[in-house]
Amino acid sequence: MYTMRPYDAFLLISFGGPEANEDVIPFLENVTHGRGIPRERLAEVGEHYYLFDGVSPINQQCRELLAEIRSDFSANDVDLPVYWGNRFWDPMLTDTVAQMAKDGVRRVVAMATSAYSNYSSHRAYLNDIATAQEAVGPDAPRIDLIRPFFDHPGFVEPLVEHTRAALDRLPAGKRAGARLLFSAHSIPTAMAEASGSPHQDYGPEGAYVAQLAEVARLVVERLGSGHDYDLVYQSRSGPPSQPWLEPDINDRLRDLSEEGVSAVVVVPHGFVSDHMEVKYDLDNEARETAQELGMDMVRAGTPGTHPAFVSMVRELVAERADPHASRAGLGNVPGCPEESNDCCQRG
Ligand SMILES: CC1=C(CCC(=O)O)c2cc3nc(cc4[nH]c(cc5[nH]c(cc1n2)c(C)c5CCC(=O)O)c(CCC(=O)O)c4C)C(CCC(=O)O)=C3C
Ligand SMILES: [Fe+2]
Repeated sequence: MYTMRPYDAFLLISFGGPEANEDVIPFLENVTHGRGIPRERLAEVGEHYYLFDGVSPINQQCRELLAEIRSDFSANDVDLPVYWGNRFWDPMLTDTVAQMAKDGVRRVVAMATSAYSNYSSHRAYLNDIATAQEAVGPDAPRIDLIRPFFDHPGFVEPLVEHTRAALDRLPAGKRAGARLLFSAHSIPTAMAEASGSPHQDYGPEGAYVAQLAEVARLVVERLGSGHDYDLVYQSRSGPPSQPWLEPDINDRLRDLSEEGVSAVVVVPHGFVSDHMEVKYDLDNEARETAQELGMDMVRAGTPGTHPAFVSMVRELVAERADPHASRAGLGNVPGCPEESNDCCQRG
C-alpha cells in the first residue's frame, strides 16, 4: 500500500456555488462580502444564475472530479480518504475541517480548483484554510496546500486536446484561418502586479499574466498548427474607475472582426472546469457578440475530469509529500514556492 506519508487525508477546496434560486443571493453575499462590488453587477450576476434555475454547475463538477480522484487513488493504491470543502457554499470548508478533526485526521494535503498565481486563486485559499483551522480550534488538522499547477502537463495536455477538438468543430474551410482566443478571469491590475512570489521577476504585468501567456504559448506550440492567438479576459466585476486586465473578450472579438477574422476558437485556459463564468460569460455573452459580428465561434473545454488531469492530482500529492521531489513543470515561468507567506498579495 502506497501511503503518501506524511498525509492521512486529501482535501479538494473549491469556490462553491448555489444549487437553488433561493441560495443565489446568500451565495453572492458570501463571495462579495466587503469587496466593493457594485450592486448593479451583483444583480446582473444573480440573473446569470437564475437563467440556470439557480444551479451553478461547479458543485456537480467537483463531485465528478472527486469520484474520479477516488477511483484513481484506489487504482494506484493510494490509501487517502478524500474530503471536499468550498470557500463560499456548502459543503463549507470550515465544516469539512471540523469533520476531519472528528475523524481523527491530523495532516492533510489539499488542492484548490484553481491553477494560477494570484490573490483570488492562491492566497485567498491559504487565508480561508487558516480561518477554518482557527474556527475548529486545536484539534484542526495541519493542511498543506498544493502549489499553483498551471504549468503541469496534466493541466496543459487536456487543453491541447480540447483545443484540437474545438478546431475540428469549425467548418473545414474556416479552420486554418481561425484565431485562437485564450481567455482567463480578469482581475484588478494591482492584484495582477502583486501576483506570484515577490522574489521572482515575472515582468511588469506580474506572475498571473506571465503564466497565462506561457500556458497559451505552450498549448499553441503543442498544437503545431501555426495558428495566431491572443490572450483575452472575461468576467470583469469591479467599478469602472478601477483598472482590470484587458482586453475584454467581447472588445477583442469586435476588433478582430474589423481586421477580417471570421472564425475563432475560445480556449478558457484560465479555468479548471466549465463553471458559470465559462458557461454564461463565454457560451452566452461572447457567443452573442460573435453572432452579431457574423463570426464562427467554438469554445474549447476546460480540463474538467480529463484522465491526465485526474492523474495530475495524484502526482501533485506525491510531489507535495516529498520535499526532494522534482517539480513537473512545462515552460519557463515560475509558480509560487510550496511554503510561502508572502506570495500573491491582494495588491
Ligand atoms: C481569478 C479568478 C477566478 C479563477 C480562479 C479560481 O477558480 O479561483 C475566479 C473563479 C470563480 N469566480 C466565481 C464566481 C464569482 N466571482 C466573483 C468575483 C470575483 N472573482 C475574481 C477572480 C476570480 N474568480 C475577482 C477578483 C472578483 C471580484 C471580487 C473579489 O475581489 O473577490 C463573483 C462576484 C460577482 C462578480 O463580480 O462577478 C462571483 C459570483 C466562480 C464560481 C462560478 C460558478 O458558480 O460556477 C469561480 C470558479
Ligand atoms: Fe470569480
